[in-house]
Amino acid sequence: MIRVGVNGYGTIGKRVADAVRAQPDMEVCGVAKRSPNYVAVGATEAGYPVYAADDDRAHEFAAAGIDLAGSVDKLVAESDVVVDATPSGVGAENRPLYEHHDTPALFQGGEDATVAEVSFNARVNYDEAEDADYVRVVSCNTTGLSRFLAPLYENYGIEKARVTLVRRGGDPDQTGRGPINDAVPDPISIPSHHGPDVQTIFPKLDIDTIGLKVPTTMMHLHTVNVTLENEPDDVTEIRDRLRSEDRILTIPDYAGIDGAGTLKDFALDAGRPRGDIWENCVWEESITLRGRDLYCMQAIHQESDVVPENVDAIRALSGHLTGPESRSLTNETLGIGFSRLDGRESRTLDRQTAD
Ligand SMILES: NC(=O)C1=CN([C@@H]2O[C@H](COP(=O)(O)OP(=O)(O)OC[C@H]3O[C@@H](n4cnc5c(N)ncnc54)[C@H](O)[C@@H]3O)[C@@H](O)[C@H]2O)C=CC1
Ligand SMILES: O=C(OP(=O)(O)O)[C@H](O)COP(=O)(O)O
Repeated sequence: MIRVGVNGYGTIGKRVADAVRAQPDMEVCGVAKRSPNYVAVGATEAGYPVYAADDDRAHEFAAAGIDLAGSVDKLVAESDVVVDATPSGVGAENRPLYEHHDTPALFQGGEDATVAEVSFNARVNYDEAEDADYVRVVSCNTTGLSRFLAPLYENYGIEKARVTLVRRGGDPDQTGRGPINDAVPDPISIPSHHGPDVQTIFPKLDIDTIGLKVPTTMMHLHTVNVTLENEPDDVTEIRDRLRSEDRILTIPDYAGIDGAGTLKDFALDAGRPRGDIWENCVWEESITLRGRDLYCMQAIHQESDVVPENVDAIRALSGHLTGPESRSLTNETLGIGFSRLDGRESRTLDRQTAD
């Protein structure tokens, strides 16, 4: 069993902890929290030993009736791997703690790429993490772009990718985030950080990205234009390739899923925990081919698409399964592909129309 400690138990950390617990070869040895808020109460109710991220605030947990298992130092010492899911920049500050205990660690996409030896996407470069001690799981947007671009890159070559990212303003629990009534270029400069970040996964890829933020908490939405090096036979070929990807959910037009709101409703109806959607959501109707130019729109659930990637990265670091074996086990245990809409495995919606 791989003993996993989670340092930073927020949006990403709590989801990764639950996903780790669902694995037959992993256990959660504890989670580190700074404050005894409702999320900390949830962690104790879920049965996770809670450690104090901040020794100075340990007394606050006692006052709230939460028994601490120790300090984060002890958690790191007892873990085979630590998943650091602290806010952007804090992970880099924590790295000396992991080095001190000789404990391998995963960092998240908000960290600079220099925080780790490898930037990771399970579909593209699982093997590169096998010899590493420190791995960065790239951000939600970079994960979504890497999954989408991988089959195109492998099968046709990519001359140039251009992506506009319509980014959700904040997560549902980020009450202080905006914009409230605006659409904000973010960043105003071009390219946004996403293009260079995708190049940490595909070093030779020519990609430009533009980012903006809008007043929603639900999902990010990407409009993608990829100029392929070699022309596919037809658009059906592309659609079938995307359908065959394990972490891409292709949305047929009959489903009536017309945006992030209906996607989230579908996920909740399908019984997904927290309404999570671990897969890229690609609208089949949007897949359009003009010669070598491919156009498409996809939605990315920012709170959850990196979760299976973290699970696979833990295995990659530990080195006991291959990439395909790990992905398959993660998919099976989490239920990824459980409610596909293309008629192959759907238990929630039967395909009503033929191609
Ligand atoms: N929320 C999102 O949409 C996504 C976030 N990420 C990345 O994941 C990382 C974490 O982000 P979120 O989970 O959204 O943040 P969050 O703010 O929801 O959770 C971070 C947690 O870490 C705690 N924390 C703060 N300082 C700490 C410390 N020194 N030691 C231990 N815990 C500490 C916070 O109290 C909070 O509970 C960031 O790098 C972010 O860029 C990646 C993909 C998507
Ligand atoms: O890593 C993310 O997005 P990003 O790839 O747009 O930086 C997460 O959605 C967190 O983004 P945030 O920095 O807007 O909270």
